[in-house]
Amino acid sequence: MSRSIPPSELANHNNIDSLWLAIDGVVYDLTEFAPTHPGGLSVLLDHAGGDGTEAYNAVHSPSLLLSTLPASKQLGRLSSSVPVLAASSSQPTPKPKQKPPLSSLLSVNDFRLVAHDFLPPKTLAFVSSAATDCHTHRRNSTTYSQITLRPRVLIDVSAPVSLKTTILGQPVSSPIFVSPTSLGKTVHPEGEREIARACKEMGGVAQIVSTSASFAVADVIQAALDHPIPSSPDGSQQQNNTNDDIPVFLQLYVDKHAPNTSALLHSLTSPNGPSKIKGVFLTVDAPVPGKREADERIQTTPTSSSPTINTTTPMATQLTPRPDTNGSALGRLMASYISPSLTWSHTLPFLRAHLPPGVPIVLKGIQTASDALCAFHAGVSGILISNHGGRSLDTSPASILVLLEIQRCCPEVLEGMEVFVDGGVGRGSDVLKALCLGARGVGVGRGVLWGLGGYGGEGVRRVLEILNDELVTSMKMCGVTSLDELHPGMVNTRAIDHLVPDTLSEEHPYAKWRRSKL
Ligand code: HEM
Ligand SMILES: Cc1cc2nc3c(=O)[nH]c(=O)nc-3n(C[C@H](O)[C@H](O)[C@H](O)COP(=O)(O)O)c2cc1C
Repeated sequence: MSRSIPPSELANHNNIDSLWLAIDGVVYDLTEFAPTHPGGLSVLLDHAGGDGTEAYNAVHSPSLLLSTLPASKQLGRLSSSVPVLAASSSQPTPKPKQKPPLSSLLSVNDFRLVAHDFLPPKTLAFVSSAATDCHTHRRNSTTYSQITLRPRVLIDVSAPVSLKTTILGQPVSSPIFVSPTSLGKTVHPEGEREIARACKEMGGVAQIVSTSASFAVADVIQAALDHPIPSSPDGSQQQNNTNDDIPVFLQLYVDKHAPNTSALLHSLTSPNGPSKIKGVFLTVDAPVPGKREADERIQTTPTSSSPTINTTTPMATQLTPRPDTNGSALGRLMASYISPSLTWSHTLPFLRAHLPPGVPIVLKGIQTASDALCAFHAGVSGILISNHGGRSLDTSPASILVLLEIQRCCPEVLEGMEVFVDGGVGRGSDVLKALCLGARGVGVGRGVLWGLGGYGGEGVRRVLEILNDELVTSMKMCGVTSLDELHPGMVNTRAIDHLVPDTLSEEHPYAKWRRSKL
């Protein structure tokens, strides 16, 4: 790596046949890697032969390069920084990109790639970022791919499949639901309201609205109520037009100033209130904000490529995020109102005291079987196994592993309360695997935002349709036509079984060291 490479030499390697990129002063040969880059070939070609430091750091941690590329691909150090003009004049002027027609997008990943090309850099960093080295974020999805399905054949699967089910007693059109994501306006001017309209068009998909949403949850419910009811293919009208039929839930961050939370809960559950929520998902995996470096690195100040970001949050304390010495992460700067003092003994009684009887409480962010059992004993209606999409504590377990841990260590909780899971779901087959393993419903976070960012409500609807269609196709390939037929025997988890803890004990299996005994 001692070679010194002048920018003029780097500039010659600006195409698919020879693709070099300088990142943080080091020149890398990405020719072999580029066609398989999960973020797409085109972003690498955009920077080929030049300095990709800013673009790379906006989405990746420094360690990703070292863990992905062999050392032999580090060609040397740049002898001097790439002159901006020289670098751009050495490459053909990039053609303005055209958004592909919606009908050409066939997978959630297709939507992700379009969003990466069209969302402003700050929004993209906010949505796509995850904590530190993003291991949990990656493993959330790769762990699904390690679980294999066990298809059965020669079974008549001609019957239509209905995905209708219930979530916390609320009828929904699919077990796939929309996980809560904050600051929807950063992605689309109508943010969470546009998601609500799409969920209604999908026949009543459950939507969990964040306390840090850009719109008050009452406005989100109202948007669904006001949205015209689509006709079913058979010509009959879908119902879904009273508040009772809109499956909107509140994701709750408890405010450091408790009366703010009391007032919020009261307004959304009072019998005479105009818009009532169907339950509360209390987020428990973010007592402090995760360290999301891609989001920290990009300034919140507007630039030509990143217009003003709308960070108004009507349900949370009004905050204007200002960069500090740690950076500019929207997620962190917006989270300063969230209480870090939640406990089993105080927070759940506090919630119960502020909710009418019968409003279900779910704990979002359970990451061990032990906590699943505590939740069960605490009498909540359910848990959402989640690690915040890998945005909170990096190297916490992939969500689907925690579902297996619960199956192994305390299966009784699956009988006694509803268990949901989110994180890394990109295919209907992922949903199928989670359902087979006992999940009542499966949440999607970023996938919905990719649809919203690229194509508004239509994009959200398409993302949900694609996942539903893939779920139905995978079910039929496995020989089943009803959600009731799913069971764990339909999946093979051997490749990851060794990662699943087999005891509720808090002790390490053999390391018994204690500092206090020294
Ligand atoms: C100009 C530089 C680069 C840009 C703009 C870029 C952009 C992206 C984007 C947008 C994604 C999708 C992330 C998501 O959906 O959450 C991605 C994924 C990925 N990229 Fe890059 N990338 C760059 C360079 C590289 C390099 C040099 C490597 C490694 C040698 C790399 C490795 C990966 C990997 C492993 C993933 C999938 C896992 C992950 O999201 O962390 N990328 N990239
Ligand atoms: C941009 C963004 C904002 C989020 N905001 C919240 C939030 O306000 N409250 C919360 O409980 N979870 C939040 N999450 C986590 C999601 O609810 C969900 O757990 C996660 O996105 C699921 O992983 P996936 O994105 O891989 O589908 C957020 C996630 C993203 C990507």
